[in-house]
Amino acid sequence: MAAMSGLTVEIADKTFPASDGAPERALYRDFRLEVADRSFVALLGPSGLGKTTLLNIVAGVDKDFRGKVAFTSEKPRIGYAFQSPRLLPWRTVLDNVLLALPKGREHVERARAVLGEMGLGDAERVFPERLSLGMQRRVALARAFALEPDLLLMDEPFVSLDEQTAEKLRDLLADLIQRRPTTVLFVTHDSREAVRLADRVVVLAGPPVRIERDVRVELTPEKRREAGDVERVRDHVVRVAG
Ligand SMILES: Nc1ncnc2c1ncn2[C@@H]1O[C@H](COP(=O)(O)OP(=O)(O)OP(=O)(O)O)[C@@H](O)[C@H]1O
Repeated sequence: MAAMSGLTVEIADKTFPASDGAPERALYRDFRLEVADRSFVALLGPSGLGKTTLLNIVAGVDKDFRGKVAFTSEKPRIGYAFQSPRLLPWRTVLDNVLLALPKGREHVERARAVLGEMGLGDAERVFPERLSLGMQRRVALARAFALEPDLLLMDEPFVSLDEQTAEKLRDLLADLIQRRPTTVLFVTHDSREAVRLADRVVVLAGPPVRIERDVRVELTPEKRREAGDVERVRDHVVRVAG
């Protein structure tokens, strides 16, 4: 059976000290979030609130806080798709995906297969600078997915793309997750995107960050493609958020 990958994050205190003339920032105080195994949770909140910081804490990248992160499985594999694609310019597309994986023939095959699913089969040997931002984001998504993560952290992965490309990538993500269920923690500013993808939208406010509302999205994959249905739930998320 696949590893369980739910989690609970408790942050008693996360404060960035004053530096370079910027004042101290107390981002989190007595914050708690539980994420069920194989749920898709969107974190919605204004810019600068501390959403990236939360993902960094969950990923173990930021250990400078008081509190704890507990996973329901031992050592879950965590995939992290950052806000910018963060590809190494001197490595090909395939090598950028392989960076996340252990060495071995089967991993090369897996990386190729995921690139194929992303429509990037022909771009394997290309260097990132030759790719559009949309394609670079697909490579970053492929890198996170090739790892077959138990938990996928995504930080506004579709921001600053044109709407058509963003919509294609949302479809692709929904598709991949349907085929290989994964727990997802997805940061966004975009309430429509949150409803379109997530089965739970957690609306954050603050500082310090608190959960303003916690909204379940019970839409079928088909209804998520219908603007009217998405808009109805979104009205609720935005109303309760406002
Ligand atoms: N290393 C750091 N040192 C000091 N302050 C920081 C550091 N990292 C982030 N901050 C500050 O903490 C606050 C929260 O940052 P964070 O990136 O987590 O917010 P966010 O909600 O993800 O915002 P955005 O949506 O704009 O990315 C911001 O005011 C930011 O300037």
